[in-house]
Amino acid sequence: MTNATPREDWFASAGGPLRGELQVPGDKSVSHRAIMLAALADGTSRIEGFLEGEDTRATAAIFERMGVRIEVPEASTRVVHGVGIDGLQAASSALDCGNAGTGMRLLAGLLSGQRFDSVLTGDGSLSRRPMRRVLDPLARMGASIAAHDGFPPLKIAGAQALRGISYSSEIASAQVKSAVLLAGLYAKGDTEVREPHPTRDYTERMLRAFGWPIEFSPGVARLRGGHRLRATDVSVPADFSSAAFFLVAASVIPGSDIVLRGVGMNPRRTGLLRVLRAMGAHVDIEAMGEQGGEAVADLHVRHAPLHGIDVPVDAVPDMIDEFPALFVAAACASGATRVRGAAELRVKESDRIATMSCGLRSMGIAVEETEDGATIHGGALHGGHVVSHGDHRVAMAFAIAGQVSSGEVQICDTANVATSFPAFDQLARSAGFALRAD
Ligand SMILES: O=C(O)C1=C[C@@H](OP(=O)(O)O)[C@@H](O)[C@H](O)C1
Ligand SMILES: C=C(OP(=O)(O)O)C(=O)O
Repeated sequence: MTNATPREDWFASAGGPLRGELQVPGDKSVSHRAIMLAALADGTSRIEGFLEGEDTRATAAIFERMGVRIEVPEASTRVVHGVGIDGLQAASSALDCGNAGTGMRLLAGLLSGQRFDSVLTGDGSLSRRPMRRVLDPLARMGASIAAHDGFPPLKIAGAQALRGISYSSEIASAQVKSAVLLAGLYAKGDTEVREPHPTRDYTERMLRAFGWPIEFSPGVARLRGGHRLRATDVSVPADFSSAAFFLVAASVIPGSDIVLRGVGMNPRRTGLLRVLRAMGAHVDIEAMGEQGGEAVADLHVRHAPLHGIDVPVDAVPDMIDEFPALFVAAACASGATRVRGAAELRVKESDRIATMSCGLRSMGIAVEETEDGATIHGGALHGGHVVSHGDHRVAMAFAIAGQVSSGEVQICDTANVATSFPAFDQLARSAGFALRAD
């Protein structure tokens, strides 16, 4: 998988209005964790709504290489024959996480607790992402992981005696929290993680669903090593971060009226909804319910004129993956939108502040960058040539921008959209996007 994805360009032009009912694919964060915990459980777990993305398939393939049998009775379903908490076997060569920061960081914690050595690698983008944030707390737990200057590949030595720690993370990161908790399954004593701002709590909820005793509340989680996981079925909700592109598209394309079905509404994920509504968006939450222990809802979105706002800093962790889409909403809004406190965007699949600012400028939008955000001045978008830098969310964001631009936009390097949202372009076209691939 490493660096093997062919490059593909998209051409987006004025389309819409968007109409219809859309079902976006399963949640990426939940899918990664479901494979991991099901693999380590006693018994067989069925995962429905699994994301058929390259990131989550890479995680499944890694567990298969460590001796876990995973059946695929149909697309988006996995039947995982768990091997038990100590049942993984060493793989014969390096484990490739592809493009997935979540896969690599969570596995760094989980593999620190095994009896065998492992090596985690990734593609070009993942190889440039910082890993010290997980290496430091894991080292405090007694893990032994070698990395060059804190970057992948990660060489994890097995058979280390891990001990529980109480860790106060400086960054709000569910990946850091989860890496420490997963190492904590194998540690002697209690492991506690405190966060500066609460982040998505899927690891905690899913550990509980698989029968591992855990205490958690927003911003703090605590567990003890030495228990076992019990197989359970998992129903994965639709990914809010994938739905986000359609929330923005329907808001900015005149005449649009769409419903997004069964979207995961974990409050640590829905910051964009809060921000879009503050900008004037018309989104109704309908049919709020529950699926597999997670809140889900249908989101009914109609076009509405947007105005710029100062994005509240406390909303940033709750919309950390939604900034490429938000930048496009801001470009279409009247006035200025200010983003602050979002320096984390610089270490995602690309430097999302730079890639979005650069692309929007080439489409005629004034953007001032700061170290931890940007000010985007709404205006008229014209056609042009933008580069996604291999970042799935940047590519999808510019596909929306193309729908409201006066000329065609060429979006270079879009193949990585398959990491989180395979067939985005088909679904977008079915809703009314003018978007072709080449
Ligand atoms: O835990 C997770 O599943 C994720 C956490 C976030 O990363 P950080 O923990 O780096 O904020 C997010 O950006 C990523 O897409 C998925
Ligand atoms: C940052 C993302 O994912 P990851 O960290 O898993 O690569 C993302 O999907 O936007």
